Amino acid sequence: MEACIQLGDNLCTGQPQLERSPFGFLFCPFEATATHHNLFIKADVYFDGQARNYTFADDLPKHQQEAFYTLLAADAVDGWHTPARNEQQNQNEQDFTRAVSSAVEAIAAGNMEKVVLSRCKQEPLPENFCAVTAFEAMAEAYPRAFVSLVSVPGVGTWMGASPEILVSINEDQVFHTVALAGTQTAVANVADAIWRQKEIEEQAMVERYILSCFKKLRLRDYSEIGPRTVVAGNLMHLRTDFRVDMKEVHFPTLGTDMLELLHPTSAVCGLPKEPALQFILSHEGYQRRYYSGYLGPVGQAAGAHLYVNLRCMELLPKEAILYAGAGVTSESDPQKEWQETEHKMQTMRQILLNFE
Ligand SMILES: C=C(O[C@H]1C=CC=C(C(=O)O)[C@@H]1O)C(=O)O
Repeated sequence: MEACIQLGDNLCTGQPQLERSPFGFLFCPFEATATHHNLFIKADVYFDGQARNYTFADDLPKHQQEAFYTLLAADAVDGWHTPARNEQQNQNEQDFTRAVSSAVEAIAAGNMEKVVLSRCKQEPLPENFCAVTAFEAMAEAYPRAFVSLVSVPGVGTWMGASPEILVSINEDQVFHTVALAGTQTAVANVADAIWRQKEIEEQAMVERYILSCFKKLRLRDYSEIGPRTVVAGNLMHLRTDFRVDMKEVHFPTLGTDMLELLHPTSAVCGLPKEPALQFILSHEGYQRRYYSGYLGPVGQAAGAHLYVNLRCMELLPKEAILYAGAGVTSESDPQKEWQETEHKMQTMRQILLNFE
């Protein structure tokens, strides 16, 4: 477990520049707007859970270091941050399946190839719910996921277990992204997984999108492995891994450039991006906020590791808002897509159930 704590209060940032970033944690929405900003939590204090020690940023004034220790000693935690206003509306089954049917029609009419439609659902927060215990339970239950808990004043508190890397650059300057799509409930043996043409095609669209981004950057030297079946909690997906040795191709800004081109990927938005985005904004009937945005640590010697904010929930004082979406193509059955969002919400629901 690792934690980044910013002691000052200015978190808004523009389009991330990964190469020049100080050490901290990015938390960015699906669509940056006047109300939902890209946020950067600067690591004024970094907590390494394994070594159990705190490190202060070099530029942190001495009096703030002392103030932090005083706060720690006083155990003066005010609770988790909640959004200024909660206006989220649950989508019922009929609204969602209707939106999926309209999407299938729009695809048949040739307006787009794929769109990812999502919804949210508010559920009561168990009375004895504890975010830190939930975080530990998620880390244990989803060892392959990027498990996160983010709390920002005026924005709220989000937690999740994401299966999807958006952009990762490791300490050896190797860039990594994935094309993740296609969903079915997990079987005991991954090798036995059988995929329908619909899922194969849906994932291939995400692959093609990543390849088109490489092409835009005139990048030809990459490795591509997959698609392979991967397990994410109670579900399985198809995933293709793309890697680029940034030193070999002399492309130090590849991470930043790909981040700008990729987000939102066709795994959370659609293809082509612009009509899919417009369809989402006019048909989903709620604000995605930070769901299907991205998050992760940047500016470390270990690189930058950004994940898509999926299988997540937002915490309110008495409720949790669960978020999930499903990729709609010409072959989609609205009822099955609804079921798929139910299954995806189960990842977080399971964590809430631990407290009942
Ligand atoms: C949009 C979500 O998942 C994406 C990632 C994997 C598989 C997906 C799918 O099969 O539709 C989605 O594209 C979500 O979890 O809310």
